[in-house]
Amino acid sequence: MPLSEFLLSLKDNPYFGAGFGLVGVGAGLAVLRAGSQYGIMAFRRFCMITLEVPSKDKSYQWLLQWIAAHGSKTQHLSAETSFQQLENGSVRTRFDFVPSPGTHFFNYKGNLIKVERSREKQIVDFSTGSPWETVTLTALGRNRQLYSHILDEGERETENSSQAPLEIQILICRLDFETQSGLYSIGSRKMALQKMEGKTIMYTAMGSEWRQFGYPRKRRPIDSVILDRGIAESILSDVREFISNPQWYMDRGIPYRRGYLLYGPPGCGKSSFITALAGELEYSICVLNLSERGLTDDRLNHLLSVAPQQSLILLEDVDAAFVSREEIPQMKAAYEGLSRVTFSGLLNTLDGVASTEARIVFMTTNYLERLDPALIRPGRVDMKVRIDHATEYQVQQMFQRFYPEQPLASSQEFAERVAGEGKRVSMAQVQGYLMFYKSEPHAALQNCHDLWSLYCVRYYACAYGGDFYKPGRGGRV
Ligand SMILES: Nc1ncnc2c1ncn2[C@@H]1O[C@H](COP(=O)(O)OP(=O)(O)OP(=O)(O)O)[C@@H](O)[C@H]1O
Repeated sequence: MPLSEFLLSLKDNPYFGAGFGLVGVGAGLAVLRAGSQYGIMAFRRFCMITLEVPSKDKSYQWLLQWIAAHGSKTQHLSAETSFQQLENGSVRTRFDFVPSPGTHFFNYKGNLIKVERSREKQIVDFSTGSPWETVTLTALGRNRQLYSHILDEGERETENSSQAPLEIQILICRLDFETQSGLYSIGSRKMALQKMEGKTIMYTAMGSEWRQFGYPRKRRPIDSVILDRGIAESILSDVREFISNPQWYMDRGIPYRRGYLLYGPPGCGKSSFITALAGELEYSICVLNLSERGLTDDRLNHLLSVAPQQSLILLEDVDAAFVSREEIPQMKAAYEGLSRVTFSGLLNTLDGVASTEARIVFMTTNYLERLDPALIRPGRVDMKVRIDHATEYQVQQMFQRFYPEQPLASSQEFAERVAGEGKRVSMAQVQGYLMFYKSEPHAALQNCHDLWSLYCVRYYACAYGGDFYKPGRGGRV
């Protein structure tokens, strides 16, 4: 049968007609479904505006608080109790009411806003130990300003409520000062900056990340650390020059990092100077103890690569973790047994530290001679500075700082007398001694031979923050 006849016969076949009809209806429905899906997608894309705030963001907490306070339809609340330790050490208890996980609606200036607070069961925020959460706000329209207003308003209210002398505050922003890591949110940025103004943040390593250590400390003025003439200035200008010149490194293909080693006897101001330097540069400090158990090469490498922006990395007492292979090989082996960071791991990490961001590593040691030359070769350590026992100049400057009302001649006389004793003295010792005679400059002047005697040791220890022994090395004082 020719093909045309076959097709004509199908026309009269009732089974074929019904099947064809069904296929047609199915195809039509599929087209409609795809069309409606596309329509919903297009509606979402062009007629709705969504803001997603993850729990890691600074604005997360106060956004929830704000919704709880303003969303009158939100009946389902979760309580969050937190303890806030103030800088003076006192503790405040706080109860925060926030919308519970689920969907909530509220009206903001005539706009109906849908709030979805979702909680991930599998993912945990390592910095807080709480489940990972997200709040998503959805509103009709294309007005982005809506969310800016909400965040701004929340911020303002948070500021006001934190000024109110209430023990229980409904609207609190829980800032954890991670702004250095770049997690700024629109509203909380200003607050975070205000809180940190004039402060230096210290980080320590916790697992594979950096955690803020204590509250941000008041910046130590750089001139409060009295080093010998020109030393502070030369380090400061070197660091400044480095920070201000990334292009120079890029043009020459040189890794944009710089290493400094401050070495010298204990109590002469190495750590204090680095802290003050960070304050001067408005940097934070990431302190890492290489002798820490459980610190592996991989962790070290990771930590240095994820250090917060604008921070100095401080590896204190590097001698305690590694000693020269040539000098005391058996000691190195002993230390390697304790710490899981290997010497070559540290070298590789230092070499690998490179980023578009200035990476500044400070190392300190009391024993330069114990360090392996490979560790302190240029490229790993670009500037080595000895911070030595106090010179006459430093002693005089410190006397002046303690007793600014005294004539210059007194401080000169004090410095001459101390030098006349012919014994080495650290600035911590001088500080401890002058603290002993806090309000008696004349006694301080007369009794300077006591600077080395035992009863001043107590004050020397005070100058150290009370520790006669520091981790990572044997006893002293
Ligand atoms: N040059 C200095 N100027 C002012 N204060 C100083 C100076 N050196 C030390 N101090 C004071 O002495 C104390 C100890 O100083 P710091 O910890 O900086 O010494 P260090 O050289 O780092 O010692 P270590 O090698 O034991 O770590 C601090 O309280 C500090 O204020």
